[in-house]
Amino acid sequence: MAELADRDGLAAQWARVKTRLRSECGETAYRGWLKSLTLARRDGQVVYLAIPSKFERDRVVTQYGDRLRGLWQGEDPAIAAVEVVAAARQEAVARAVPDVFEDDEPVAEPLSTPELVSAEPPSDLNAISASLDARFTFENFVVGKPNELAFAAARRVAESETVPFNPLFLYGGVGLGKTHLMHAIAWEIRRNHPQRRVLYLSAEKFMYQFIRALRYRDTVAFKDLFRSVDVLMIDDVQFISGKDSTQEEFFHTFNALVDNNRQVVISADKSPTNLDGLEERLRSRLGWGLVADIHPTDYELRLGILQSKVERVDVDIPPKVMEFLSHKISSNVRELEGALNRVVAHSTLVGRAITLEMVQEVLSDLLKANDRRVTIEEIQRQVASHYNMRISDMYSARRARAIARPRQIAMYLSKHLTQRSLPEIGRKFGGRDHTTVMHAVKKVDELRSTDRHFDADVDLLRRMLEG
Ligand SMILES: Nc1ncnc2c1ncn2[C@@H]1O[C@H](COP(=O)(O)OP(=O)(O)OP(=O)(O)O)[C@@H](O)[C@H]1O
Repeated sequence: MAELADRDGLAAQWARVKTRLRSECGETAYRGWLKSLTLARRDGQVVYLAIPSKFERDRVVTQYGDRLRGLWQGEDPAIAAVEVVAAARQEAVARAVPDVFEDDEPVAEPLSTPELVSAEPPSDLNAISASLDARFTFENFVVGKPNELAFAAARRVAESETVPFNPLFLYGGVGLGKTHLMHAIAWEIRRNHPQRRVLYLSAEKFMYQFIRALRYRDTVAFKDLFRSVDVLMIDDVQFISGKDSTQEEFFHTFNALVDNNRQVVISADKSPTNLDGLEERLRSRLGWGLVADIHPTDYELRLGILQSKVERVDVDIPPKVMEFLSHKISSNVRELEGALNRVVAHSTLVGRAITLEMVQEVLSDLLKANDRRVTIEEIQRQVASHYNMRISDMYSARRARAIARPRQIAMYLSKHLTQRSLPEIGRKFGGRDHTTVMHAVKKVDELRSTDRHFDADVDLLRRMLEG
Protein backbone atom coordinates (compact mmCIF):
# COMPACT_ATOMS: atom_id res chain seq x y z
CA MET A 1 0.00 0.00 0.00
CA ALA A 2 2.76 2.39 1.05
CA GLU A 3 4.65 1.36 -2.07
CA LEU A 4 1.64 2.23 -4.19
CA ALA A 5 1.33 5.61 -2.55
CA ASP A 6 5.06 6.23 -3.12
CA ARG A 7 4.62 5.32 -6.74
CA ASP A 8 1.69 7.72 -7.07
CA GLY A 9 3.70 10.48 -5.44
CA LEU A 10 6.57 9.82 -7.80
CA ALA A 11 4.27 9.88 -10.81
CA ALA A 12 2.84 13.23 -9.71
CA GLN A 13 6.36 14.61 -9.27
CA TRP A 14 7.28 13.36 -12.72
CA ALA A 15 4.19 14.98 -14.22
CA ARG A 16 5.27 18.32 -12.72
CA VAL A 17 8.87 17.90 -13.84
CA LYS A 18 7.65 17.17 -17.39
CA THR A 19 5.40 20.22 -17.40
CA ARG A 20 8.26 22.44 -16.34
CA LEU A 21 10.64 20.86 -18.83
CA ARG A 22 8.15 21.61 -21.55
CA SER A 23 7.77 25.23 -20.60
CA GLU A 24 11.46 25.82 -19.95
CA CYS A 25 12.94 24.00 -22.94
CA GLY A 26 10.39 24.96 -25.55
CA GLU A 27 7.92 23.03 -27.61
CA THR A 28 10.39 21.96 -30.28
CA ALA A 29 12.89 20.48 -27.86
CA TYR A 30 10.12 18.92 -25.84
CA ARG A 31 8.47 17.23 -28.78
CA GLY A 32 11.74 16.34 -30.41
CA TRP A 33 13.53 14.82 -27.46
CA LEU A 34 11.91 14.99 -24.08
CA LYS A 35 8.40 13.77 -24.73
CA SER A 36 9.49 10.17 -25.13
CA LEU A 37 11.11 10.06 -21.68
CA THR A 38 9.21 7.77 -19.33
CA LEU A 39 9.50 7.33 -15.60
CA ALA A 40 10.97 3.97 -14.65
CA ARG A 41 11.43 4.04 -10.90
CA ARG A 42 13.21 5.62 -7.98
CA ASP A 43 15.84 3.82 -6.03
CA GLY A 44 17.00 5.68 -2.94
CA GLN A 45 18.47 8.94 -4.12
CA VAL A 46 18.40 8.05 -7.80
CA VAL A 47 15.52 8.48 -10.22
CA TYR A 48 15.59 6.32 -13.35
CA LEU A 49 14.03 7.51 -16.59
CA ALA A 50 13.84 5.53 -19.81
CA ILE A 51 14.03 6.61 -23.44
CA PRO A 52 13.71 4.50 -26.58
CA SER A 53 17.19 4.74 -28.06
CA LYS A 54 20.79 5.27 -27.10
CA PHE A 55 21.06 8.15 -29.56
CA GLU A 56 18.25 9.98 -27.82
CA ARG A 57 19.63 9.13 -24.43
CA ASP A 58 23.03 10.62 -25.24
CA ARG A 59 21.42 13.74 -26.56
CA VAL A 60 19.09 14.15 -23.58
CA VAL A 61 21.85 13.53 -21.05
CA THR A 62 24.27 16.05 -22.56
CA GLN A 63 21.73 18.69 -23.34
CA TYR A 64 19.15 18.37 -20.58
CA GLY A 65 20.82 16.25 -17.88
CA ASP A 66 21.53 19.11 -15.50
CA ARG A 67 18.12 20.59 -15.92
CA LEU A 68 16.43 17.24 -15.31
CA ARG A 69 18.38 16.81 -12.12
CA GLY A 70 17.61 20.38 -11.01
CA LEU A 71 13.90 19.96 -11.61
CA TRP A 72 13.79 16.67 -9.74
CA GLN A 73 15.70 18.20 -6.87
CA GLY A 74 13.12 20.97 -6.86
CA GLU A 75 10.55 18.25 -6.20
CA ASP A 76 12.65 16.48 -3.64
CA PRO A 77 16.05 17.80 -2.52
CA ALA A 78 17.04 14.29 -1.42
CA ILE A 79 17.36 13.21 -5.05
CA ALA A 80 21.04 13.10 -5.87
CA ALA A 81 21.02 11.88 -9.47
CA VAL A 82 18.80 11.22 -12.44
CA GLU A 83 19.81 8.34 -14.71
CA VAL A 84 18.48 8.16 -18.25
CA VAL A 85 18.53 4.67 -19.64
CA ALA A 86 18.15 3.61 -23.25
CA ALA A 87 15.55 0.92 -23.57
CA ALA A 88 14.24 -0.53 -26.82
CA ARG A 89 11.01 0.73 -28.32
CA GLN A 90 8.35 2.34 -26.15
CA GLU A 91 6.39 -0.89 -25.72
CA ALA A 92 9.54 -2.65 -24.69
CA VAL A 93 10.21 0.06 -22.14
CA ALA A 94 6.86 -0.51 -20.56
CA ARG A 95 7.42 -4.24 -20.49
CA ALA A 96 11.06 -4.36 -19.64
CA VAL A 97 11.56 -1.61 -17.15
CA PRO A 98 10.66 -3.52 -13.99
CA ASP A 99 13.01 -6.38 -14.96
CA VAL A 100 15.70 -4.16 -16.36
CA PHE A 101 15.84 -2.32 -13.09
CA GLU A 102 15.87 -5.39 -10.94
CA ASP A 103 19.65 -5.04 -10.91
CA ASP A 104 21.14 -2.09 -9.15
CA GLU A 105 23.06 -1.02 -12.22
CA PRO A 106 21.07 0.87 -14.85
CA VAL A 107 21.31 -0.89 -18.17
CA ALA A 108 22.60 1.10 -21.09
CA GLU A 109 22.09 -0.60 -24.38
CA PRO A 110 24.84 -0.90 -26.93
CA LEU A 111 24.60 1.44 -29.86
CA SER A 112 25.78 -1.20 -32.25
CA THR A 113 22.68 -3.39 -31.84
CA PRO A 114 20.26 -1.87 -34.31
CA GLU A 115 17.29 -4.06 -33.40
CA LEU A 116 17.37 -2.59 -29.92
CA VAL A 117 16.95 0.88 -31.30
CA SER A 118 14.09 0.13 -33.61
CA ALA A 119 12.89 -2.89 -35.53
CA GLU A 120 12.80 -1.14 -38.89
CA PRO A 121 13.95 2.16 -40.21
CA PRO A 122 10.88 4.31 -40.78
CA SER A 123 9.15 3.62 -44.04
CA ASP A 124 6.54 6.32 -44.06
CA LEU A 125 6.02 9.97 -43.31
CA ASN A 126 3.88 9.39 -40.26
CA ALA A 127 6.70 7.57 -38.60
CA ILE A 128 9.00 10.57 -38.69
CA SER A 129 6.74 13.58 -38.87
CA ALA A 130 6.57 15.25 -35.45
CA SER A 131 3.09 15.48 -34.01
CA LEU A 132 1.29 18.78 -34.23
CA ASP A 133 0.04 20.70 -31.23
CA ALA A 134 -3.71 21.23 -31.51
CA ARG A 135 -3.41 24.69 -29.95
CA PHE A 136 -0.93 25.95 -32.53
CA THR A 137 -3.34 27.15 -35.22
CA PHE A 138 -3.68 30.41 -37.12
CA GLU A 139 -6.89 31.13 -35.23
CA ASN A 140 -4.99 31.03 -31.94
CA PHE A 141 -2.14 33.19 -33.16
CA VAL A 142 -2.42 36.83 -32.16
CA VAL A 143 -1.08 39.19 -34.79
CA GLY A 144 0.65 42.49 -34.07
CA LYS A 145 3.31 44.68 -35.65
CA PRO A 146 6.22 42.45 -34.57
CA ASN A 147 4.90 39.31 -36.25
CA GLU A 148 2.58 40.51 -39.01
CA LEU A 149 4.92 39.74 -41.89
CA ALA A 150 5.70 36.25 -40.62
CA PHE A 151 2.03 35.57 -40.05
CA ALA A 152 0.97 36.82 -43.48
CA ALA A 153 3.70 34.82 -45.18
CA ALA A 154 2.80 31.67 -43.25
CA ARG A 155 -0.87 32.06 -44.20
CA ARG A 156 0.01 32.60 -47.83
CA VAL A 157 2.08 29.43 -47.94
CA ALA A 158 -0.66 27.46 -46.22
CA GLU A 159 -3.48 28.71 -48.42
CA SER A 160 -1.83 29.05 -51.79
CA GLU A 161 -2.52 26.58 -54.57
CA THR A 162 0.97 27.15 -55.93
CA VAL A 163 4.34 27.73 -54.28
CA PRO A 164 4.42 31.47 -53.51
CA PHE A 165 8.02 31.69 -52.32
CA ASN A 166 10.59 29.04 -51.75
CA PRO A 167 11.72 28.58 -49.09
CA LEU A 168 9.74 30.48 -46.53
CA PHE A 169 12.31 31.20 -43.85
CA LEU A 170 10.89 32.25 -40.47
CA TYR A 171 13.24 33.44 -37.81
CA GLY A 172 13.16 35.05 -34.40
CA GLY A 173 14.26 34.74 -30.79
CA VAL A 174 13.24 32.11 -28.27
CA GLY A 175 9.54 31.61 -27.58
CA LEU A 176 8.21 34.13 -30.07
CA GLY A 177 5.95 31.81 -32.04
CA LYS A 178 8.05 30.16 -34.77
CA THR A 179 6.93 26.65 -33.91
CA HIS A 180 3.38 27.87 -33.48
CA LEU A 181 3.37 29.26 -37.03
CA MET A 182 4.99 26.13 -38.46
CA HIS A 183 2.31 23.95 -36.89
CA ALA A 184 -0.38 26.34 -38.07
CA ILE A 185 0.84 26.01 -41.66
CA ALA A 186 0.81 22.23 -41.40
CA TRP A 187 -2.68 22.16 -39.86
CA GLU A 188 -4.06 24.45 -42.52
CA ILE A 189 -2.60 22.44 -45.39
CA ARG A 190 -3.89 19.24 -43.87
CA ARG A 191 -7.31 20.76 -43.59
CA ASN A 192 -7.48 22.24 -47.08
CA HIS A 193 -5.43 19.69 -48.97
CA PRO A 194 -5.48 16.39 -47.12
CA GLN A 195 -3.87 14.66 -50.10
CA ARG A 196 -0.69 16.76 -49.84
CA ARG A 197 2.21 15.04 -48.18
CA VAL A 198 3.43 17.35 -45.42
CA LEU A 199 6.51 16.46 -43.44
CA TYR A 200 7.24 18.52 -40.35
CA LEU A 201 10.19 17.80 -38.11
CA SER A 202 12.98 19.48 -36.21
CA ALA A 203 16.42 19.79 -37.77
CA GLU A 204 17.74 17.53 -35.03
CA LYS A 205 15.29 14.83 -36.00
CA PHE A 206 16.31 15.26 -39.62
CA MET A 207 19.87 14.64 -38.55
CA TYR A 208 18.83 11.67 -36.45
CA GLN A 209 16.94 10.13 -39.38
CA PHE A 210 19.87 10.71 -41.64
CA ILE A 211 22.38 9.14 -39.27
CA ARG A 212 20.06 6.23 -38.79
CA ALA A 213 19.73 5.78 -42.53
CA LEU A 214 23.52 5.74 -42.77
CA ARG A 215 23.72 3.15 -40.04
CA TYR A 216 21.16 0.96 -41.79
CA ARG A 217 22.83 1.62 -45.11
CA ASP A 218 19.46 2.75 -46.21
CA THR A 219 20.12 6.20 -47.54
CA VAL A 220 18.24 5.49 -50.75
CA ALA A 221 14.98 5.00 -48.83
CA PHE A 222 15.81 8.09 -46.80
CA LYS A 223 16.31 10.18 -49.93
CA ASP A 224 13.19 8.78 -51.58
CA LEU A 225 11.10 9.52 -48.56
CA PHE A 226 12.29 13.06 -48.05
CA ARG A 227 12.08 13.86 -51.73
CA SER A 228 8.57 12.50 -52.09
CA VAL A 229 6.93 15.14 -49.94
CA ASP A 230 4.91 18.12 -51.18
CA VAL A 231 5.79 20.30 -48.23
CA LEU A 232 8.91 19.93 -46.11
CA MET A 233 9.02 21.89 -42.88
CA ILE A 234 12.17 21.93 -40.78
CA ASP A 235 12.08 23.62 -37.39
CA ASP A 236 15.15 25.09 -35.69
CA VAL A 237 17.53 24.63 -38.61
CA GLN A 238 20.35 26.19 -36.57
CA PHE A 239 20.89 22.72 -35.06
CA ILE A 240 22.59 21.51 -38.20
CA SER A 241 25.24 24.22 -37.93
CA GLY A 242 28.64 22.65 -37.99
CA LYS A 243 27.24 19.19 -38.86
CA ASP A 244 28.83 18.85 -42.25
CA SER A 245 27.41 15.65 -43.63
CA THR A 246 23.90 16.43 -42.39
CA GLN A 247 24.15 19.83 -44.02
CA GLU A 248 25.29 18.27 -47.25
CA GLU A 249 22.32 15.90 -47.25
CA PHE A 250 19.95 18.66 -46.27
CA PHE A 251 21.28 20.83 -49.07
CA HIS A 252 20.60 18.12 -51.66
CA THR A 253 17.15 17.38 -50.29
CA PHE A 254 16.39 21.06 -50.26
CA ASN A 255 17.53 21.54 -53.85
CA ALA A 256 15.65 18.52 -55.10
CA LEU A 257 12.43 19.77 -53.54
CA VAL A 258 12.81 23.36 -54.67
CA ASP A 259 13.72 22.24 -58.20
CA ASN A 260 10.55 20.17 -58.27
CA ASN A 261 8.49 23.10 -57.09
CA ARG A 262 7.70 21.62 -53.69
CA GLN A 263 7.25 23.98 -50.79
CA VAL A 264 9.99 24.20 -48.17
CA VAL A 265 9.47 26.04 -44.88
CA ILE A 266 12.32 26.59 -42.47
CA SER A 267 12.54 28.14 -39.04
CA ALA A 268 15.63 29.27 -37.15
CA ASP A 269 16.72 31.54 -34.37
CA LYS A 270 18.65 33.79 -36.75
CA SER A 271 18.42 34.98 -40.33
CA PRO A 272 20.28 32.96 -42.99
CA THR A 273 23.05 35.57 -43.11
CA ASN A 274 23.61 35.35 -39.38
CA LEU A 275 23.50 31.59 -38.96
CA ASP A 276 26.97 30.50 -37.95
CA GLY A 277 28.52 27.22 -38.99
CA LEU A 278 26.52 26.94 -42.18
CA GLU A 279 28.08 26.35 -45.56
CA GLU A 280 27.95 29.42 -47.76
CA ARG A 281 25.97 27.76 -50.57
CA LEU A 282 23.31 26.56 -48.13
CA ARG A 283 23.14 29.90 -46.39
CA SER A 284 22.63 31.66 -49.67
CA ARG A 285 19.95 29.21 -50.84
CA LEU A 286 18.06 29.56 -47.59
CA GLY A 287 17.74 33.25 -48.26
CA TRP A 288 16.39 32.87 -51.79
CA GLY A 289 12.70 32.86 -50.97
CA LEU A 290 11.01 35.01 -48.38
CA VAL A 291 12.85 35.67 -45.13
CA ALA A 292 10.40 36.82 -42.44
CA ASP A 293 11.55 38.01 -39.05
CA ILE A 294 9.43 37.62 -35.90
CA HIS A 295 10.49 40.59 -33.79
CA PRO A 296 10.37 40.65 -30.01
CA THR A 297 6.87 41.37 -28.79
CA ASP A 298 5.72 44.86 -27.89
CA TYR A 299 3.37 45.76 -25.07
CA GLU A 300 0.21 45.76 -27.23
CA LEU A 301 0.93 42.35 -28.66
CA ARG A 302 1.63 40.88 -25.23
CA LEU A 303 -1.62 42.28 -23.92
CA GLY A 304 -3.48 40.87 -26.94
CA ILE A 305 -1.94 37.44 -26.43
CA LEU A 306 -2.83 37.46 -22.73
CA GLN A 307 -6.39 38.48 -23.51
CA SER A 308 -6.81 35.69 -26.00
CA LYS A 309 -5.41 33.12 -23.54
CA VAL A 310 -7.59 34.38 -20.71
CA GLU A 311 -10.71 34.07 -22.87
CA ARG A 312 -9.92 30.43 -23.29
CA VAL A 313 -9.30 29.62 -19.62
CA ASP A 314 -12.42 31.48 -18.57
CA VAL A 315 -11.18 33.16 -15.41
CA ASP A 316 -11.66 36.64 -14.14
CA ILE A 317 -8.50 38.70 -14.28
CA PRO A 318 -8.68 42.43 -13.58
CA PRO A 319 -7.44 44.64 -16.44
CA LYS A 320 -4.78 46.13 -14.12
CA VAL A 321 -3.26 42.69 -13.65
CA MET A 322 -3.26 42.03 -17.38
CA GLU A 323 -1.53 45.34 -18.00
CA PHE A 324 0.96 44.65 -15.26
CA LEU A 325 1.86 41.23 -16.67
CA SER A 326 2.17 42.52 -20.25
CA HIS A 327 4.36 45.31 -19.04
CA LYS A 328 6.60 43.23 -16.80
CA ILE A 329 7.03 39.88 -18.56
CA SER A 330 8.58 41.08 -21.74
CA SER A 331 11.13 38.36 -22.43
CA ASN A 332 9.06 35.99 -24.53
CA VAL A 333 5.57 34.65 -25.04
CA ARG A 334 6.32 31.28 -23.51
CA GLU A 335 7.27 32.93 -20.25
CA LEU A 336 4.21 35.15 -20.39
CA GLU A 337 1.98 32.11 -20.85
CA GLY A 338 3.79 30.32 -18.04
CA ALA A 339 3.21 33.31 -15.76
CA LEU A 340 -0.49 33.34 -16.56
CA ASN A 341 -0.77 29.60 -15.94
CA ARG A 342 0.94 29.95 -12.58
CA VAL A 343 -1.34 32.74 -11.48
CA VAL A 344 -4.47 30.88 -12.59
CA ALA A 345 -3.34 27.61 -11.00
CA HIS A 346 -2.55 29.34 -7.74
CA SER A 347 -5.86 31.10 -7.68
CA THR A 348 -7.86 27.93 -8.39
CA LEU A 349 -5.93 25.76 -5.95
CA VAL A 350 -5.91 28.17 -3.05
CA GLY A 351 -9.21 29.81 -3.90
CA ARG A 352 -7.67 33.26 -3.87
CA ALA A 353 -8.82 36.14 -6.06
CA ILE A 354 -6.34 37.35 -8.66
CA THR A 355 -5.09 40.78 -7.60
CA LEU A 356 -1.97 42.79 -8.25
CA GLU A 357 -0.53 41.89 -4.82
CA MET A 358 -1.22 38.21 -5.33
CA VAL A 359 0.46 38.25 -8.75
CA GLN A 360 3.53 40.05 -7.41
CA GLU A 361 3.83 37.47 -4.68
CA VAL A 362 3.26 34.38 -6.84
CA LEU A 363 5.58 35.56 -9.61
CA SER A 364 8.26 37.27 -7.57
CA ASP A 365 11.10 35.16 -9.03
CA LEU A 366 9.99 35.67 -12.61
CA LEU A 367 9.43 39.39 -12.14
CA LYS A 368 12.89 39.81 -10.74
CA ALA A 369 14.45 37.95 -13.65
CA ASN A 370 12.56 40.12 -16.14
CA ASP A 371 13.52 43.28 -14.34
CA ARG A 372 17.16 42.41 -14.77
CA ARG A 373 17.00 42.20 -18.55
CA VAL A 374 18.54 45.19 -20.20
CA THR A 375 17.63 46.56 -23.61
CA ILE A 376 19.91 48.27 -26.11
CA GLU A 377 17.82 51.44 -25.75
CA GLU A 378 18.47 51.54 -21.99
CA ILE A 379 22.15 51.00 -22.57
CA GLN A 380 22.24 53.88 -25.06
CA ARG A 381 20.35 56.11 -22.64
CA GLN A 382 22.55 55.25 -19.68
CA VAL A 383 25.83 55.62 -21.57
CA ALA A 384 24.73 58.89 -23.21
CA SER A 385 23.78 60.39 -19.88
CA HIS A 386 26.99 59.14 -18.25
CA TYR A 387 29.10 60.87 -20.89
CA ASN A 388 26.83 63.86 -21.10
CA MET A 389 26.04 63.49 -24.77
CA ARG A 390 22.83 63.47 -26.79
CA ILE A 391 21.16 60.09 -27.21
CA SER A 392 20.76 60.82 -30.94
CA ASP A 393 24.55 60.65 -31.22
CA MET A 394 24.28 56.96 -30.54
CA TYR A 395 22.83 56.61 -34.06
CA SER A 396 24.44 59.61 -35.73
CA ALA A 397 27.32 59.50 -38.20
CA ARG A 398 29.50 61.84 -36.09
CA ARG A 399 32.95 60.44 -35.63
CA ALA A 400 34.56 62.80 -33.11
CA ARG A 401 36.21 60.72 -30.42
CA ALA A 402 34.12 62.26 -27.60
CA ILE A 403 31.09 60.77 -29.33
CA ALA A 404 32.55 57.70 -31.02
CA ARG A 405 34.12 56.25 -27.88
CA PRO A 406 30.96 56.24 -25.71
CA ARG A 407 29.10 54.83 -28.70
CA GLN A 408 31.63 52.00 -28.84
CA ILE A 409 31.15 51.41 -25.13
CA ALA A 410 27.41 51.21 -25.65
CA MET A 411 27.91 48.68 -28.44
CA TYR A 412 30.24 46.69 -26.23
CA LEU A 413 27.73 46.65 -23.38
CA SER A 414 24.94 45.70 -25.79
CA LYS A 415 27.00 42.74 -26.89
CA HIS A 416 27.62 41.61 -23.32
CA LEU A 417 24.36 42.43 -21.60
CA THR A 418 21.79 41.49 -24.23
CA GLN A 419 21.17 38.47 -26.42
CA ARG A 420 21.23 40.54 -29.59
CA SER A 421 23.47 39.52 -32.48
CA LEU A 422 26.14 41.84 -33.88
CA PRO A 423 24.07 42.83 -36.95
CA GLU A 424 21.07 43.53 -34.73
CA ILE A 425 23.19 45.75 -32.52
CA GLY A 426 24.60 47.51 -35.58
CA ARG A 427 21.07 48.24 -36.79
CA LYS A 428 20.17 49.85 -33.47
CA PHE A 429 23.19 52.12 -33.76
CA GLY A 430 22.07 53.96 -36.87
CA GLY A 431 22.27 51.00 -39.24
CA ARG A 432 25.95 50.31 -38.77
CA ASP A 433 27.55 47.19 -40.12
CA HIS A 434 28.25 44.20 -37.84
CA THR A 435 31.98 44.63 -38.46
CA THR A 436 31.77 48.08 -36.86
CA VAL A 437 30.23 46.50 -33.77
CA MET A 438 32.91 43.82 -33.78
CA HIS A 439 35.58 46.48 -34.00
CA ALA A 440 33.98 48.41 -31.10
CA VAL A 441 33.93 45.31 -28.91
CA LYS A 442 37.57 44.61 -29.68
CA LYS A 443 38.61 48.20 -29.08
CA VAL A 444 36.83 48.42 -25.72
CA ASP A 445 38.33 45.10 -24.65
CA GLU A 446 41.76 46.41 -25.58
CA LEU A 447 41.28 49.69 -23.70
CA ARG A 448 39.94 47.91 -20.65
CA SER A 449 43.08 45.85 -20.43
CA THR A 450 45.42 48.84 -20.78
CA ASP A 451 43.61 51.73 -19.09
CA ARG A 452 42.56 51.25 -15.47
CA HIS A 453 40.26 54.30 -15.36
CA PHE A 454 38.55 53.36 -18.53
CA ASP A 455 38.06 49.85 -17.21
CA ALA A 456 36.53 51.12 -13.97
CA ASP A 457 34.21 53.41 -15.92
CA VAL A 458 32.88 50.61 -18.11
CA ASP A 459 32.51 48.40 -15.09
CA LEU A 460 30.51 51.05 -13.29
CA LEU A 461 28.17 51.42 -16.26
CA ARG A 462 27.73 47.71 -16.41
CA ARG A 463 26.83 47.49 -12.75
CA MET A 464 24.37 50.35 -13.03
CA LEU A 465 22.67 48.67 -15.97
CA GLU A 466 22.51 45.28 -14.34
CA GLY A 467 20.95 46.86 -11.29
N1 LIG B 1 1.47 35.67 -31.48
C1 LIG B 1 1.16 34.67 -30.67
N2 LIG B 1 -0.13 34.42 -30.35
C2 LIG B 1 -0.45 33.42 -29.52
N3 LIG B 1 0.44 32.60 -28.92
C3 LIG B 1 1.73 32.81 -29.20
C4 LIG B 1 2.17 33.85 -30.07
N4 LIG B 1 3.52 33.82 -30.14
C5 LIG B 1 3.91 32.81 -29.35
N5 LIG B 1 2.85 32.19 -28.79
C6 LIG B 1 2.87 31.07 -27.85
O1 LIG B 1 4.10 31.11 -27.14
C7 LIG B 1 4.61 29.81 -26.92
C8 LIG B 1 6.01 29.70 -27.50
O2 LIG B 1 5.92 29.75 -28.91
P1 LIG B 1 6.77 28.79 -29.88
O3 LIG B 1 7.00 27.47 -29.23
O4 LIG B 1 6.12 28.80 -31.21
O5 LIG B 1 8.12 29.62 -29.90
P2 LIG B 1 9.44 29.38 -30.76
O6 LIG B 1 9.70 30.70 -31.40
O7 LIG B 1 9.30 28.21 -31.64
O8 LIG B 1 10.48 29.13 -29.60
P3 LIG B 1 11.81 28.19 -29.57
O9 LIG B 1 12.84 28.98 -30.29
O10 LIG B 1 12.08 28.09 -28.12
O11 LIG B 1 11.46 26.90 -30.21
C9 LIG B 1 3.62 28.86 -27.56
O12 LIG B 1 2.76 28.35 -26.59
C10 LIG B 1 2.86 29.73 -28.55
O13 LIG B 1 1.54 29.29 -28.74
